[in-house]
Amino acid sequence: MLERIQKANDIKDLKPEELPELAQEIRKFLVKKISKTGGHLASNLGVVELTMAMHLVFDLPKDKIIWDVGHQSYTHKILTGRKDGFDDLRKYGGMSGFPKRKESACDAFDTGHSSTSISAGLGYVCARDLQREDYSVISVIGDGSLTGGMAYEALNNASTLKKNFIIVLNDNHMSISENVGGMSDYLAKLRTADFYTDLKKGVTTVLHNVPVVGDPVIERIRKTKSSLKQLIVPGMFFEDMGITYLGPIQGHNIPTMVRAFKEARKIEGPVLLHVITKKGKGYGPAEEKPEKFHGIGPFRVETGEPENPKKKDTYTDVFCKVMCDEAARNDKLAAITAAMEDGTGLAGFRKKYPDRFFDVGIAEEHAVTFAAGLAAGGIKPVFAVYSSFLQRAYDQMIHDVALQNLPVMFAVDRAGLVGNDGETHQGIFDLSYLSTIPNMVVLSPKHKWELADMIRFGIAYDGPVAIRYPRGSACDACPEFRSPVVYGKSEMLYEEREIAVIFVGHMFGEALEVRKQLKEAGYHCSLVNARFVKPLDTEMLDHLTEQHKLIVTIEENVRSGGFGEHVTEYLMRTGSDARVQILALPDEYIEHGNVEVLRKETGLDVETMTAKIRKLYETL
Ligand SMILES: Cc1ncc(C[n+]2csc(CCOP(=O)(O)OP(=O)(O)O)c2C)c(N)n1
Ligand SMILES: CC(=O)[C@@H](O)[C@H](O)COP(=O)(O)O
Ligand SMILES: [Mg+2]
Repeated sequence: MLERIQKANDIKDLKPEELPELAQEIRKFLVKKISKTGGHLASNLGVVELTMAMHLVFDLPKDKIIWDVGHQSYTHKILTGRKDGFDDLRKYGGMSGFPKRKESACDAFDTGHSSTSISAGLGYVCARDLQREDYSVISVIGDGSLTGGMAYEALNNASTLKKNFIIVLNDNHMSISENVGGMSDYLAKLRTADFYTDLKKGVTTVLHNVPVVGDPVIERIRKTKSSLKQLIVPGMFFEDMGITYLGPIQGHNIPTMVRAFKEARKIEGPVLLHVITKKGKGYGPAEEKPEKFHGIGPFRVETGEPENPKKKDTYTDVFCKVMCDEAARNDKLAAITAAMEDGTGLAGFRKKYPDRFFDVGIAEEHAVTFAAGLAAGGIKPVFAVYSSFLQRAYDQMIHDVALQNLPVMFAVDRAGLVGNDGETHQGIFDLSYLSTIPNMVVLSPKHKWELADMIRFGIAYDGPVAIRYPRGSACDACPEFRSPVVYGKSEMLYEEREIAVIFVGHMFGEALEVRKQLKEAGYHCSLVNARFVKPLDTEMLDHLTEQHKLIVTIEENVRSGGFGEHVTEYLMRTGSDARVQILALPDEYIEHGNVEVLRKETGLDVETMTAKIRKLYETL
């Protein structure tokens, strides 16, 4: 059946009785392919029928489907002729795990971060109407993503604009882990209502049985915006905002879904389809543990066990352990996550200290201001967050935290290149955006012991402080380099002359190797661990410029606004003769792929960096 799907709309040539078999083949295909490449399995298994139904009703690429986060767009990729791309899913040069306009005309909008789909869809709708075009716009948002503030800003706007717009709420009662919050509770209540079609039938029968009510009246009620549901479930959140609510709809039943989409297309104004699905549907291990199969590396299909079990502690593990230890000593310490308790390691903290743990939903902006409030009230909050997701809370960091110099600690995980998630998830801007903020202290550890020391430093520090560390295994080399972390001070590891290499955080391994290769080639080279990106250790810089002609900075952050530029600016300002060479990522969005490959592609691998340093030094 899958072979008959070569391009968009091919699914329409299948007979209705063939569709369940296609759904089964898609599931089998997804499990097999993702077991090899890794990817977002559970969310994709949950939306197979939903996606098929949309592709049966709508006409792509004319109609626009916008996937919130986009991690669930794999079936959409299959149905739009990209099946072969799954062999290289998320690999460098291969197919992205998220929708990409540059990949297909059927991908209407690039996503990766949550809660943007209703805004983007509404923009499309207005563009369509302004240009008198004729197409449908469908934004597909999950119940987890509906915890994000932007979704409500967009719903608010949609209800005023009253334009034809379809919002699909894919409700599987899960974010990455269990979904949280009042909206989630509200949806749970709606879920327990009868399914829409049954309900409609039921009410129609009742009306038919009332002698004075005939078919025309039933038809009129059916067509009114208030809908039959309104008679049964009053005061609905969406209806009261002026958004027609259709649901709950059984999301694994293709004919039901097709009927619902056809009905939604006829309704005037914004309409929300509340679709109930099961995360991980059809693959036992993923149904049982959807959080484990949300984003997963290669695994064994028979058991669901990972192909490459973790051997070493990650930086995230170290963070979790130190937080738990410190919380035992300090009852003012609290931890916040924006729906990432597993990814940030805070699940362990939640188990031990549930009262001091806050999962605020996918709400990074709120999390930061909430942390500011906690701090103002005398608690020491630590917001553990991925580097790329913290981007959206820039104003809250300035306006609510740093301006008042409040002691909020940011544990910035997934800093630097994250790899296979690609452009939207690379944590390559944080040194730039954090170091522009007055009062903010910015640190980065070179190895696991230094991370532990920095976390203790951050907890004790009486002001805003951010510690950035990468995804994956923590460096456990050179435990002997462990001098105390002192505010604003870098760490001299090897002192020589001629060339001084200053590295930031996890570029330690590469910097050590660069120094080794330089020495083997006969150069003298000092090695300094920056530790603090803000404030700069200007005393160390003054000292280095006395003995070194070339100062090299190494960081896994974009060059613009990064550590190297701050060092350059300081040396220019102070009239130093030393030359600075900045080794950083280019000012570009960096695609998906293995981190080692990406470093090579961007010139942050040991060989390229060593060659560049030698070349420049020879010209001095
Ligand atoms: C701004 C932002 N914060 C966090 C994430 C990480 N994240 C990706 S998917 C997800 C859960 C989404 O839940 P839902 O929308 O219900 O989709 P499901 O996985 O259940 O299909 C989270 C928290 C993100 N992508 N963007
Ligand atoms: C889609 C999304 O935003 C998350 O699922 C993300 O892919 C998690 O990344 P990690 O695998 O680094 O936790
Ligand atoms: Mg969900």
